[in-house]
Amino acid sequence: MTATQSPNPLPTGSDISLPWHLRLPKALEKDFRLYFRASVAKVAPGAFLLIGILLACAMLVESVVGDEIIAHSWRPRLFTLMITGGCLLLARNPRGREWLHPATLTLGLAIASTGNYLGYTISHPLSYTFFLHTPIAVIMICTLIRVPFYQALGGSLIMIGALGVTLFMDPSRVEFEPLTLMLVTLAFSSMSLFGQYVYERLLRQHFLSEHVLFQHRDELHSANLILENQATVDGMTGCINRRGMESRLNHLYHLLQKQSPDAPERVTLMLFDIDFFKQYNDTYGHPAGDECLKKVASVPLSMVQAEKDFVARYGGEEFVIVLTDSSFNDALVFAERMRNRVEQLGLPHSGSRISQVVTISVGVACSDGQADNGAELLKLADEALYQAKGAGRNRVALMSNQGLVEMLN
Ligand SMILES: Nc1nc2c(ncn2[C@@H]2O[C@H](COP(=O)(O)OP(=O)(O)OP(=O)(O)O)[C@@H](O)[C@H]2O)c(=O)[nH]1
Repeated sequence: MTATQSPNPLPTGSDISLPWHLRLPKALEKDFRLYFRASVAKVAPGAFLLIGILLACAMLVESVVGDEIIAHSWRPRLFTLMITGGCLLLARNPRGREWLHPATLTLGLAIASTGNYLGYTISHPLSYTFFLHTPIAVIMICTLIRVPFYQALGGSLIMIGALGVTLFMDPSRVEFEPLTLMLVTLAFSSMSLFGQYVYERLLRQHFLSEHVLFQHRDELHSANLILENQATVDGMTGCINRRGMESRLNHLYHLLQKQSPDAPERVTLMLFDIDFFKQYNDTYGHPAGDECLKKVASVPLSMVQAEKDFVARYGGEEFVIVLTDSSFNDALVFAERMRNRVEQLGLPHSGSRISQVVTISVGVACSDGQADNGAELLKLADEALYQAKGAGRNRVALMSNQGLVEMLN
């Protein structure tokens, strides 16, 4: 395999091809419907308002043209206006939006039926204009308030069918050539439906491209998390490694000095080291030494609770524990308990000059003291640890605020 070849190339937008019938895999189809609805919901309130105004204008014109017309038309018109109002309310309410498309189809059917009813019952030279409600309703559901293609197709076929039945049921009732009107309706409806098909196709392709883009972003994000984890975690003990510790400690100090709202009250740092670990390796071998390190590390790991607190492997057999927001006294209790628990593990250490089992020495320093940054805090804890070793090991030493080292026991 050459350097440029990737074993698992990321998909591109064109890898997911869109079939002629527009259907996507089930899970994607569900997401697309939400996406489609959200895109329609933006324009729907304005469109419904426009339809309401047009309906009111139609009533006005009908009342001017003749009393007989408005006498027939006001009831169905008012009914349609009420449906339009209902649609407007649905479009404005995020919860009602899932009913937006059925409601729009209902409105289209109401407009087309009103036209058929008025055209059939009113005898007037202009009555053919009522039958134009059907193509107008089809244009409305395909262009003004977009209904998904298959729903628009079904709704349009019902409307055109109803128009055909009304026109050809008793052709003598209409004062014009019904076939011409039917052909005009079919022509307008086909164009509208074709437009809707093309629009939905483009929208679906755009949705697919975005979907692929999000997929890439998620994959990159997960890969970054894994890499970040690998770069900052010590594989053997599961503690944070030195690099991770330095960046976390610096971050904590940065928050502390900026006095930002999520800054801890104080930071306490403990540095501990296994006593006579060289002799342990010499006595039991390096692999046993590794096992010993894992067991010792598991003690502070099981004790650290708070989210910002952590245990890090600072060096070979040196570990750091950082506690935030605990009082200095609480931190000392923690250190002493940890020292005690390591001793209680009872790991035999015949090479130790102070005990029969593995023990640790701990140095503790707190940000309340003289350290201005993480590195200085670590230096103070190291100084305390050095003194703990000098004082006989298996003990906790703390760096006081005055810069003096005190032994805990
Ligand atoms: N098994 C094992 N040993 C390690 C690892 N990293 C460092 N060491 C050993 O840890 C020992 C550290 O020894 P020293 O620094 O002399 O300290 P010590 O023997 O513990 O003596 P004091 O700290 O003074 O009590 C060395 O022998 C290293 O080889 C590791 O990952 N695994």
